[in-house]
Amino acid sequence: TLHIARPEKGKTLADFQNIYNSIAEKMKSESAYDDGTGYGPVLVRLSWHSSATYDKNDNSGGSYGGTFRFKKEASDVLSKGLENATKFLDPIHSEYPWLSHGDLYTLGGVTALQELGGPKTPWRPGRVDTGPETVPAHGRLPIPEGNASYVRNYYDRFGFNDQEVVALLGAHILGKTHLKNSGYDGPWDDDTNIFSNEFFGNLLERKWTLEKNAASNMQYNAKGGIMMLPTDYALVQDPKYLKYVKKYADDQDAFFSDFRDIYVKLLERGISFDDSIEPLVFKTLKEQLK
Ligand code: HEM
Ligand SMILES: CC(=O)Cn1cnc2ccccc21
Repeated sequence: TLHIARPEKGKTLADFQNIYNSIAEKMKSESAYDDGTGYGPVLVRLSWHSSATYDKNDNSGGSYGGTFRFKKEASDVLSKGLENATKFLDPIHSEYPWLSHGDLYTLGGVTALQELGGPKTPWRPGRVDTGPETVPAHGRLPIPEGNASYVRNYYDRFGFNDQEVVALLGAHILGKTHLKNSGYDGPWDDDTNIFSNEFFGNLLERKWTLEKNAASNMQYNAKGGIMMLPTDYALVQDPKYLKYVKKYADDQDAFFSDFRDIYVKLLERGISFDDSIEPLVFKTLKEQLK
């Protein structure tokens, strides 16, 4: 499968900054969502799930075709909860019907990441909607129960190495698990909508206890109401992953630049961009205040 980027005709940085601003303003006006967590985390998760079907073996899946818009893909039980993000973005798509769904879902994640204090993340337009026949079968999303070898093998399908996997999973500093979505529960602290390297400090510094939760799933809990999925905890169980957990716990700047790089790589996986397509770097709302 070949995915050639074709940027929307005649659109400039200003046009995409307008979309960024519409999404960011809507995030601000709907900040009460999910008990005050806001829409940022679930928008980041949608950008990940819309890219997570990629398979390097035939270059299928990934963000290019915007296939998450089809119920066949969005109905994957492992994507439960993401209907909140697609419903949030529907009016944005109506306001900018010329934007492809693949560009919408990935731009939504970049906007959310930057508005939550994350790194400035270059973004390139040009994903083109493909039809329902291109929706990959379910089974390409990761399960939370996996151990370190499961995680390593899963990301091998993207061609990501150990350093990239650890950086990418640092996104789990954002947002929450919800029993009604995934059958996992927590965290119960409040600052789950600020992007930082704390995920790694939590892993290393807290005392973790493996417990059965209210949905009879095993998860790691620590005092102070934070939790980890088995796939999160795998990062400190495996010595090769642990090396990078320590690096990122000690060095927030290194985490921010490595996360930015692998997040861009994820959102663009499988797409051929012409070198003439300049990556766009958006201003945050705060940076645009007079
Ligand atoms: C081993 C790979 C991964 C597994 C098994 C996994 C699993 C999960 C699960 C079970 C949830 C809770 C969903 C819910 O109950 O609402 C979740 C939430 C989340 N995930 Fe992941 N995830 C993985 C990788 C990633 C990656 C690569 C990113 C982004 C780069 C990401 C971003 C998020 C975010 C931001 C949330 C919070 C969403 C919210 O607050 O509604 N995850 N993940
Ligand atoms: C603060 C923290 O590490 C909570 N946390 C740990 N693993 C997570 C997975 C999805 C959402 C939140 C998650």
